[in-house]
Amino acid sequence: MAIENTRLFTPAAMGAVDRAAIDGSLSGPGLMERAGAAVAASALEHWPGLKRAIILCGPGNNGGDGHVIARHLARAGVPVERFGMKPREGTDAAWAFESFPGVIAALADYRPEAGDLIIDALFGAGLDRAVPDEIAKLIERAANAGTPVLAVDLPSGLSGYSGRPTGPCFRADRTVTFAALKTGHVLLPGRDLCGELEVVDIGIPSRLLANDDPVVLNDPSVYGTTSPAIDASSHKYARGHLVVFSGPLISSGASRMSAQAGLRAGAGLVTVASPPGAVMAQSAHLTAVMQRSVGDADALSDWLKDDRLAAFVLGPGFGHNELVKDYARIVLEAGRALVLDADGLTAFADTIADLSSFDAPKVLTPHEGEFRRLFPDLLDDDALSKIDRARRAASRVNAIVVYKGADTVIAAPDGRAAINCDAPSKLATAGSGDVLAGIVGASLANGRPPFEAACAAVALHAEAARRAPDHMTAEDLIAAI
Ligand SMILES: NC(=O)C1=CN([C@@H]2O[C@H](COP(=O)(O)OP(=O)(O)OC[C@H]3O[C@@H](n4cnc5c(N)ncnc54)[C@H](O)[C@@H]3O)[C@@H](O)[C@H]2O)[C@@H](O)CC1
Ligand SMILES: Nc1ncnc2c1ncn2[C@@H]1O[C@H](COP(=O)(O)OP(=O)(O)O)[C@@H](O)[C@H]1O
Ligand SMILES: [K+]
Repeated sequence: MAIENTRLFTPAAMGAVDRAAIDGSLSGPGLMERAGAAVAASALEHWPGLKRAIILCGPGNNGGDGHVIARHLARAGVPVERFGMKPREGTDAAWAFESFPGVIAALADYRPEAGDLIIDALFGAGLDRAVPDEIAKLIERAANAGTPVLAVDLPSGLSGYSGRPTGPCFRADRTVTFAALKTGHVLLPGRDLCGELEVVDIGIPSRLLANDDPVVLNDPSVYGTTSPAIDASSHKYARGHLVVFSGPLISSGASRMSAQAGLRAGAGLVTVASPPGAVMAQSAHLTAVMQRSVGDADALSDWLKDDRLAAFVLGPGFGHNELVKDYARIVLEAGRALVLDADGLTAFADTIADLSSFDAPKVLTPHEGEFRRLFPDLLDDDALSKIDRARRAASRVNAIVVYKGADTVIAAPDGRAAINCDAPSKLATAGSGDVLAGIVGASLANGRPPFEAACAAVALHAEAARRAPDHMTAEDLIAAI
């Protein structure tokens, strides 16, 4: 998706923008006219052989767009049929209908035919509950017939806020939305249900799109570059010393992957801190990555007198171990940056908020299962989107939260949030999370602020995965960084 404005809007925020535009110099029908014209143009461009445009019109402004689309397509010579309902009197949608009056058949009467294109203008930003039964049945008939769907603003049935369906929902081949993306377009499963996304300019001035809810797509406007700048005066310590804690012998491979990923991602030097029982095994595997035997809290405290140790990764393969809490506390008390992942998160299940008192940079990288263990109440709250879950978690722990998945959300305690949408699904392989933890660690060791560090790391992880072979393992992913 090529989108210039990387800010994301909730439907409520977009509604406020629409109202501000209309209170200013723009008229509601003017916006609707441009929205409808753009959707009609998209239908003609992407379905040049369409035999019949089936325009499903709802009662609100989304339906209003549908009436404008009907007029434009009919004028272009496309057979058009409208199903749905008439708009309420006196609304912008009523203006749209009056601009092209005609028959609106009942939704129950629509029978899919070959060559149909469904243009779904039933509900957009105003959807607030499950669609009624007659629409649910129509969605099913269209899906069974394989009729292509072009959605206006959002596929009907999809929450533009959470990206979750409120019940039965159209699966669109293409969605044309207006002015900016809504959060529901990029969060899963919304992103899949929208198909190809197209954002069109309907004349809303960009100054009105200055959203005070700071949610953006994860891109260089957030983090700058994915690789740290290196100049002639750089030396390895200037690029930062990263430490990754190893677990016991049996699970020591995970820390190695984090460490190797950290070195590739641009930490100046990386040391694996191993319990004595794992030192031999690690030595057999490590080359550029260094090693140190660290068996207890005293050994760690002693080592931390070296103020060049910049960032720590704790958790991958670490095991369910009481040392996690001690190590985390000691690192944070010493003011060093900490990435908590995997077993490092699980150890804190009920006590994660205790970390909020430390000011040192902290990045938590939970996947869905770990998020549930740490923040079950946030996951059970159906009213919250993944973005708001991540933001609340970040504010509770006073940490950056990287809530992983194909729609990874990076959130900061101050409310900033970024969504990464371009990670390929081949990342669903054992160890790819360990690799991410190492990249985040490197990014922190480089001295970036923690939110930017996490955003850069998530982007680099995705970029490496796109470059790696199709059937990659986590080792291939490291090689592709
Ligand atoms: N000026 C504007 O505000 C613009 C709005 N536009 C269009 O307007 C849409 C938003 O319009 P509206 O706010 O009127 O909202 P919608 O047209 O999405 O739906 C609103 C109506 O549907 C009802 N409704 C919601 N969920 C329902 C359900 N599950 N079952 C039955 N009824 C349900 C609501 O009570 C309300 O009456 C956007 O998605 C976009 O397509 C565009 O025309 C561009 C400009
Ligand atoms: N289907 C997918 N599409 C894109 N990214 C994915 C997908 N599945 C997993 N990922 C990413 O891969 C990484 C997996 O991390 P994690 O679940 O901790 O795996 P592991 O524990 O095996 O290392 C995360 O960064 C996650 O965002
Ligand atoms: K729609």
